Amino acid sequence: MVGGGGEVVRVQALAESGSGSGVPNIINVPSQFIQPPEKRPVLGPGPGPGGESGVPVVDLSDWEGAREEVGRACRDWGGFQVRNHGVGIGLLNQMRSAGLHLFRECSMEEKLRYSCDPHTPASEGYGSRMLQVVDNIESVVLDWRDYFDHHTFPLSRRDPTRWPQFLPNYRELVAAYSDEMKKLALKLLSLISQSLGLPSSCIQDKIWGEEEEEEEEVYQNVTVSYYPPCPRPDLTLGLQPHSDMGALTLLVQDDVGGLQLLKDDHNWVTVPPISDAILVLLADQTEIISNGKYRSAPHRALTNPHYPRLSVATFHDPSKTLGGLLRDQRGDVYGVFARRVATRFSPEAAEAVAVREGLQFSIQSGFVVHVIETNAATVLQAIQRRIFGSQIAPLI
Ligand SMILES: O=C(O)CCC(=O)C(=O)O
Ligand SMILES: [Fe+2]
Repeated sequence: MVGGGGEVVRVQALAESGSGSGVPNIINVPSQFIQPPEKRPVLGPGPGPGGESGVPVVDLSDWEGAREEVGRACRDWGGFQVRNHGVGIGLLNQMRSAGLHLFRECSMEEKLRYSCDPHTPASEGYGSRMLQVVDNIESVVLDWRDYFDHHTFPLSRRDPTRWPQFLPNYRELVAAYSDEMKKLALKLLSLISQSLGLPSSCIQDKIWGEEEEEEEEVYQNVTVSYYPPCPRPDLTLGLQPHSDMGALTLLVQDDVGGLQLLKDDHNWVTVPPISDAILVLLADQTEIISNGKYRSAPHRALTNPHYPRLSVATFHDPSKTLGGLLRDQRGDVYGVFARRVATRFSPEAAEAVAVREGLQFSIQSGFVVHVIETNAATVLQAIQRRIFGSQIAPLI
């Protein structure tokens, strides 16, 4: 959060102001955190740890047998939890507890030494707000969250000296965690490819290059998110609704709960914490690559007044140098693009994006519902520019 004077205010510091104990000491939250009425969560009891929610849980001990279930979950939910995934529970617990330690035990002074640059997109380190595409910065509603982002792959981006050393093995732990998550992401992408009827390395090759280049081309970030207790969970959000921009996110949460998936575009469903499970979230590139057969999962995080909540999200993004996307029906790609524009931006911003990208479009009910474009390459390049933020290689 950048205050009026330009200084960065941390949500944790705000929540703890005056108490120093981790217990929130503010009765009302500052107006910048108050969601407009239509975005405020309707709070219900929700499932407790391990409870029933409907979010699919896939047992990966039978890899072959899991394929169909994975396909169904990708189509219907855009996400699912996996168990027996091959990553040790010890490593998951160590990462959760180190993440909590980072926020709870490390002094603010120490954390601030690793602050990310609030003016640079996707900068590494300690932060409190993600950069968004907005016309009016004053109108942005802030998330009730602080985070620490680590750049972990390709190895040329991995510089552990940019990570704090509050625990003697923290840097080694993050590196080991990142390696295991990458292995799992590759296995899952091959399962997802197969479930689409494609060769197992198909998606992986398209987003990261052929096998021999793979080591250099996987893009991965590990983000530890900390949601301090919030006195007004009815008015705020830990994280606003979004879908992730890359290919695949692997998320581990603690037992507090608060993450929700949007089912069928209207129903927010809480993902029950399961200590040995990892939540797999399809991100936008996988939706695009599957021609919209699978969807990226819109999700958000609630706040609660009692407990701090911790999550560790590992994002796997496409290479910044490859430009190929799978495409078998032009119409599908157009449909996906229209939907992404509509869900990511306000109608005004959607129109502005379409105009800027030279696309023709029609607007119904305030949303861009159809993009009319005679040149498929232009549409795809527009998608890639928005996702990669830069000029990209020729398509397909
Ligand atoms: O904290 C969570 O559960 C969600 C985190 C997330 O969605 C993100 O960082 O993109
Ligand atoms: Fe996310």
